[in-house]
Amino acid sequence: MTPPALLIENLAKTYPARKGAAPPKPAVDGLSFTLPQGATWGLLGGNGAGKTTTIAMLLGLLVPSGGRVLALGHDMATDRFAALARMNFSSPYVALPHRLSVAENLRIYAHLYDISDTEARIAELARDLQLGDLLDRPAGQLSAGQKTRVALAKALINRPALLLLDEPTASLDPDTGDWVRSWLERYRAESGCAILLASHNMAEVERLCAHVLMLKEGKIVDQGSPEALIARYGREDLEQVFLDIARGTRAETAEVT
Ligand SMILES: Nc1ncnc2c1ncn2[C@@H]1O[C@H](COP(=O)(O)OP(=O)(O)OP(=O)(O)O)[C@@H](O)[C@H]1O
Repeated sequence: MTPPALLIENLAKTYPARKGAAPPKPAVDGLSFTLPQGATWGLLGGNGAGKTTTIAMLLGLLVPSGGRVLALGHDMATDRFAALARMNFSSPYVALPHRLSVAENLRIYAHLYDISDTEARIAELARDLQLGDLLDRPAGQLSAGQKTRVALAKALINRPALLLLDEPTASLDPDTGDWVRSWLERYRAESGCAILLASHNMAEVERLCAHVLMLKEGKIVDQGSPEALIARYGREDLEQVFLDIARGTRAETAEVT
């Protein structure tokens, strides 16, 4: 039987206390969920809710304080490299080496992932993500929007079965953002890749995600399809649901399904 893309059990992270400060609250506090193969799910929450910390643990970049992550059937604590070969991620917080050209950056990542047809893969991504004119430019000289497209190319270099996207359309103009969203929809349909998407753009989440996890203070406080959440909160869109949950104004009427 094919394992789920992600099986998360009771995942927790408490960062070390600063010297002399009170013990911090957990940044992630007992998350459990299962992301099916091929599905796109949203990970939502206000600033500081624990999204980036969660993604860093799912990638094995941060050691959890507790719980378990199985990515594509591999335990990230013991069998991380088998999973990482078939995963990838994109985050605006991770900068590519500035002086290297876009093509050089992509070659390095292709090498790290042991891609055999490097030049063909780069050409394919350059065509799909309209990077042709950027390949010879130093990565540090690109605009924020161009960097986002390059970061997506880097995230897809190994044709991942599981893609973790942290704010994939941050700093894109509405037209380019829309283009990236359409592209992600098409890519997911064609590749069968599972996607976990952390985003503050509720329209984007409504459009791309079949299921949404609402995070507050490191815990899942509600979840469901965007349509089900909107109906349950008696709202018109996910943005209003997000505000209800963030402000605690309607949480008492919501039942976690
Ligand atoms: N390296 C760190 N050391 C100590 N505390 C941290 C560290 N990184 C994050 N935190 C704290 O952990 C909590 C969760 O932060 P995290 O960055 O995961 O939230 P987020 O949901 O991604 O927020 P945002 O939407 O603002 O990016 C916050 O209280 C934050 O201050």
